[in-house]
Amino acid sequence: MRLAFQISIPVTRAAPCVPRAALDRKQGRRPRASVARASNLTSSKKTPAPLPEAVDAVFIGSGMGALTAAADLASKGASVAVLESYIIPGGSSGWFERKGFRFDAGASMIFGFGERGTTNLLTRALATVGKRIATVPDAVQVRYHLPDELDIKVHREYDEFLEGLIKRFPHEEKGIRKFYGACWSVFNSLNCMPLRSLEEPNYLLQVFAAHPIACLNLLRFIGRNAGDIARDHIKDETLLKFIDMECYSWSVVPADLTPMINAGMVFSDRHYGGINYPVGGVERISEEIVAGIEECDGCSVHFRAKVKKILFDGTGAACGVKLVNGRTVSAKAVISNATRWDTFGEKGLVEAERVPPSEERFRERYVKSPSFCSLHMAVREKDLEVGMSEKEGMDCHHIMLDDWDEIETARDGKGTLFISIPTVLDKSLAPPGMHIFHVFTPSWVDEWEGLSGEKYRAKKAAMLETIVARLEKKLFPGLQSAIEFSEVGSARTHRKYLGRVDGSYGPVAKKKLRGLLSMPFNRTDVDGLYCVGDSTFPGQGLNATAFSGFACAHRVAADLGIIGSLPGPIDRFLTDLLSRQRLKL
Ligand SMILES: NC(=O)c1ccc[n+]([C@@H]2O[C@H](COP(=O)([O-])OP(=O)(O)OC[C@H]3O[C@@H](n4cnc5c(N)ncnc54)[C@H](O)[C@@H]3O)[C@@H](O)[C@H]2O)c1
Ligand SMILES: CC(C)=CCC/C(C)=C/C=C/C(C)=C/C=C/C(C)=C/C=C/C=C(C)/C=C/C=C(C)/C=C/C=C(\C)CCC=C(C)C
Repeated sequence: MRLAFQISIPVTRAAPCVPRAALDRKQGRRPRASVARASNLTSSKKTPAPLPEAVDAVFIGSGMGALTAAADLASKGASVAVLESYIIPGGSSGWFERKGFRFDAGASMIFGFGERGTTNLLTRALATVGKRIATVPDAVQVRYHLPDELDIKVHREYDEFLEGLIKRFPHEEKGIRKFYGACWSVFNSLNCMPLRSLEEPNYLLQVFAAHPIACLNLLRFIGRNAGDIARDHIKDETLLKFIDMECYSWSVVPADLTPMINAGMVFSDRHYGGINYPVGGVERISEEIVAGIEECDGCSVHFRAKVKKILFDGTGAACGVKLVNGRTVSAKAVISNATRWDTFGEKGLVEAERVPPSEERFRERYVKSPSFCSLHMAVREKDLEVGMSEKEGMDCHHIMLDDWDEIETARDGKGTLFISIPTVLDKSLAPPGMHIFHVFTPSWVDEWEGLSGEKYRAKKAAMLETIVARLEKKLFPGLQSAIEFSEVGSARTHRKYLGRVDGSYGPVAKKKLRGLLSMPFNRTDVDGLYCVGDSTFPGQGLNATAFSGFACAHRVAADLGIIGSLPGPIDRFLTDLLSRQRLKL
């Protein structure tokens, strides 16, 4: 079938794909080995598939958004080609290895791996292509070390978490229960319905008919932010600052700017599906999805395949892509997993004269969040003066802040520190007796621009010194002398290796918006061109981008006639009506 795609244009669709591994299992054969584990950073595929000339859907990038959408489309029988500029898949959920230590490049606190309900979007993304990976449950999502001696553990058990918080703020017991109760109300409404494209009217009608109360409840919250709901119930200013930090720790904006739908997902799923670390590292998720996609006929994933521009036909519709090496792939749907700025911005994938006015509205509402400065450290356990096992009370994830005023603004390693020590949960990531520390703090690309090589290295060394001193003083006595080796990644490093504009973590609201209402869905105003990933509804996060992937695949499948939808003109009328209403918001 793969051969057929090289010679037959226009593309004919394959029968709905049963991934070969699943078929092998069904027929009692041993499944083919999935993507070989890369022991160093070489492309994870042994014999790269030839670049197809034409497919149903071509993806620019292989972040979690693109991989989920590609897997879902592949499982529906579409032919897909995923083009990734880097040498491994996963984007922000990628990794690198040094001297036998395996470091997460970005994502490390993983939501969406539950077994129940419909919000377990990473479990589902893998399952679309017949895959599943082992995970280790984390007993504590995060331990906060905050000003005002606020030391709070977010236990996997909801009641245990509430008990700790109420003990610290007994006068706010009612408010605490109401705020987190509202989060559960959002989550329960989402978790009972199939999660698909909100810009596909047929699905919307069906979901409203099947779950009217849940949909009305979501409509109640979709235009609101977590800070508004918190202030409805809570008066204590320190507790409100804690809730700001609860939001900031994943949305990088305070509660006032954090959509309530997203807060509902995060603050409930951590106690429902829980936080679970993939055995062998976060990259296992993308490795397995890639393996699953490639087991589907007519589907392939390509590395070192940087897209230079999007191609258009005579009607102005997107019809393919051109790579930096000059090769082209034509497609009925072009799907960009690059950020909105990398897709539509200056020097973006779409030439300036084709950028639709709606993109201007996006830029009026959203700005690039800062990037991070990341410290990756290999640490000797014996030299630390603190127990490092779960039994000794060590947690995998910590957040540390010394001064409330520095939550968002502090530079040079003085602000919020995010700490992830995955070897607390999975010892296979480092040699015996050793730990991996990934510590990161918000950082802006402008701080790192225009420096000579020497000054750049000196700035990295200064960051390391400041952050290690803070950690040693407050959390990990002995850390300085326990470091075997370290590597610092700046905002420039993130820009280079993650292919993200300014190394940004993602779009954040420029000013207070009405919740998620103005976040764009997957269609763009250019025919045939879609976006997926954190520049689309509902924003940042691996499981959030997995949602955008499922939604995108659903809309594309309806547009390509792979799944049923309302008759064309009605579908178009209703979708346009919805997007026009949203644009006014
Ligand atoms: N849970 C956590 O701890 C955590 C931490 C960090 C990031 N994240 C989140 O992970 C999410 C990432 O998902 P995403 O789907 O939006 O994308 P992504 O940024 O992870 O992936 C995009 C991919 O597209 C590739 N790419 C960009 N331009 C290209 C081009 N021109 N040609 C070919 N390839 C190109 C990049 O190399 C990258 O691999 C973000 O929301 C981020 O906030 C989570
Ligand atoms: C039509 C209309 C508009 C409407 C109607 C109604 C309805 C039906 C609605 C519906 C809706 C929906 C479906 C929605 C959905 C949503 C979702 C899914 C969401 C999700 C979300 C998620 C999220 C946000 C997540 C996130 C996460 C993150 C970001 C994470 C991060 C983390 C980090 C950074 C960590 C760090 C720390 C340390 C290391 C310590």
